[in-house]
Amino acid sequence: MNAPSSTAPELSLASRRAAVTALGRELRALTEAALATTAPPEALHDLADTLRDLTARLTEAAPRRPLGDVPDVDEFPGAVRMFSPVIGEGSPLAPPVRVTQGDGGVVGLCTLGVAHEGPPGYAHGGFSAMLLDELMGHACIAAGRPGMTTGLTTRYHRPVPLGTPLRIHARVTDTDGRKVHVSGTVSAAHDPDTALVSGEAVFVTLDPARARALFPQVRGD
Ligand SMILES: CCCCC/C=C\C/C=C\C/C=C\C/C=C\CCCC(=O)SCCNC(=O)CCNC(=O)[C@H](O)C(C)(C)COP(=O)(O)OP(=O)(O)OC[C@H]1O[C@@H](n2cnc3c(N)ncnc32)[C@H](O)[C@@H]1OP(=O)(O)O
Repeated sequence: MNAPSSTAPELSLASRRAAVTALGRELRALTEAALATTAPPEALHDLADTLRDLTARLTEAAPRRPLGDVPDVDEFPGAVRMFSPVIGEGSPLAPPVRVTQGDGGVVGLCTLGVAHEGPPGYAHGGFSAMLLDELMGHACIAAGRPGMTTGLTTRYHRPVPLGTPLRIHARVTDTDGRKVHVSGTVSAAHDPDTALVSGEAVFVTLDPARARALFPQVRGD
């Protein structure tokens, strides 16, 4: 990575990320409140009208980013994805998971809410798979082998509780040419040795021509 020529671009990136994070935090709070409220229908209609006005304000303030453009607050390929539905501080869908390197791979910490519910009080199984997929992708990045998921199997041993701090662990177990084998678990943070969900995946690194074809907006320098 090139060193910044002055501190100004760094400050501006930090302040743009802080703004994205602030908006994401409020969107998540609104989502949780809206999904859990017991307010009567007229209050929900009022809120819907207010939100429609806010959406119009935002879309009139600036053009939208075209689909596929990498946000200027992101690192791609890299570990900062501000609008990821799993780790994105700016996403109303994301818990968001905080990822660090450790335990021979990567470790993610998060708490799921009502937006991630499957069976009452427990996580949707698809969301647990998404947590594993994301953390496994980060394990590949941390191992210097970023790639795309070509297969993911999950085993659901116990339901994953909402409102409980969770720990997701993923590590690369083997590499074979362009294939990267990864395993991972989702556990309660207070009992990391008991896997609630476990998974195995194969990621495949991209050859340069395929990477250019799939991500034409990304300069590969
Ligand atoms: C400008 C540079 C950018 C580079 C960035 C690269 C990756 C970065 C991507 C994301 C990183 C960002 C964040 C990471 C965090 C989270 C991760 C989320 C991950 C996802 O959410 S990602 C979305 C879901 N994912 C897909 O959307 C993939 C659809 N897929 C394809 O687009 C193709 O599949 C592709 C391009 C991957 C490979 O295509 P290809 O043509 O280049 O490769 P090919 O088919 O030749 O296979 C090569 C070798 O992999 C073996 N192989 C293939 N498939 C297999 C399978 N299923 N099981 C076991 N082995 C398999 C073959 O058997 C052969 O092995 P062998 O060489 O030994 O014969």
